[in-house]
Amino acid sequence: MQVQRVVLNSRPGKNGAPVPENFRLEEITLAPDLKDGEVLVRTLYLSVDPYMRCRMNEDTGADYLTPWQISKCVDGGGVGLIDSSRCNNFAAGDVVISFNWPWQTHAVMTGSDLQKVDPQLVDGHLSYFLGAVGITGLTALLGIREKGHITKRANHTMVVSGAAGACGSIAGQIGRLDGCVRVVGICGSDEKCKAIVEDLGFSTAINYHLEDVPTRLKESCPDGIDVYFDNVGGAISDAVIAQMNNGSHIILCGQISQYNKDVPYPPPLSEETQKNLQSKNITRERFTVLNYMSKADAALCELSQWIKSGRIKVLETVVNGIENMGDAFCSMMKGGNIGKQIIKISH
Ligand SMILES: NC(=O)C1=CN([C@@H]2O[C@H](COP(=O)(O)OP(=O)(O)OC[C@H]3O[C@@H](n4cnc5c(N)ncnc54)[C@H](OP(=O)(O)O)[C@@H]3O)[C@@H](O)[C@H]2O)C=CC1
Ligand SMILES: CCCCCC(=O)/C=C/[C@H]1[C@H](O)CC(=O)[C@@H]1CCCCCCC(=O)O
Repeated sequence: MQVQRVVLNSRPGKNGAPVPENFRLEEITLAPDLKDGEVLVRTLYLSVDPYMRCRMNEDTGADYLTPWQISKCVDGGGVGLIDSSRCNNFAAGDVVISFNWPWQTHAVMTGSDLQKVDPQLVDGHLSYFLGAVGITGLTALLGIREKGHITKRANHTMVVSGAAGACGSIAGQIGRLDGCVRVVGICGSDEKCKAIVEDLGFSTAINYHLEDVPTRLKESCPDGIDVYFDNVGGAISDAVIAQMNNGSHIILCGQISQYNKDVPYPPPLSEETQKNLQSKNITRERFTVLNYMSKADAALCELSQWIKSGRIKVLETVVNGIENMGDAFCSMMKGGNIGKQIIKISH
């Protein structure tokens, strides 16, 4: 069987933006015979995510992330169908997901690397398993519940950076559902600002490329900021932290503005921001969703119900074709996506 796959062609270097040429498309022949415990899968959708920038380096800087190897098939989140099976846990037609799905149109995988999922959870929108009813939805929900300390009826104001992205767009909606009276989103274009306010119900949106973030935060958060869902770090986060209230909380989700730089994770803060954190007793604990997977099943049910009832809206940017994986990844890293960036591989 002839299949297409994407391999790592070159590394961008620790300092520098990734380019599509860092990836290469190949055609290979896949032996159709399976060993005991193996399955043949057909890839439906693949995910590109910011943490993958770290996997492009020889040393990822995180113990839970392995580096991709030059000329070897790249992998990440994926969803697909079992075509044929020699593993007792799976039968042809099952829908399965994995964190380590090869960027390949079909693949032979070991059953233990796969998890069977119920398409009813997503009303048949199988790509949601990579986003709103998958890791990014869990990150938003569990990040808020574990680190946000939102109190109903306390009139909390929440700010979300990277607000139109996969995690941010869900986090803002959960902040509202969990009782914040005001949810302000910061993102990178007028189109994104319009989407998060008009489609997702954020109170206000700030375009950080065109507007003065401190001034707009002052206007939009007259009672200060109680909860900050931080996806980006850098100057945007410095500006938010400067306006946070005493005893407020940061959900340290990610720091994408620093991922193309040779700095540790989380990147060091300026002296002024550190002083702000200390003097105002602001909590800022590292959050990694993988550490809370015992709570995943209940959280996925909650997300599924919210989406089915229309209380959470899901935004996606879908690109077609495995040949566009590299372009889609680089575009997402530069803000080309609204909602979750998905690549559709087959019907
Ligand atoms: N802690 C955890 O367990 C997890 C953490 N994460 C983190 O959450 C964050 C969001 O991930 P995800 O939702 O998948 O990705 P997104 O869908 O949000 O895509 C990335 C977005 O980042 C924004 N961005 C890129 N560069 C910059 C910059 N220099 N300054 C400000 N914004 C920038 C872009 O939007 P714009 O146009 O607005 O600039 C882009 O669309 C990442 O930091 C990621 O590492 C994700 C999953 C789990
Ligand atoms: C070092 C920078 C980390 C930035 C934070 C971040 O984006 C974390 C993302 C992980 C999150 O906890 C859930 C995930 O899906 C992300 C990691 C996925 C791990 C897959 C393991 C792949 C491998 O190395 O084999």
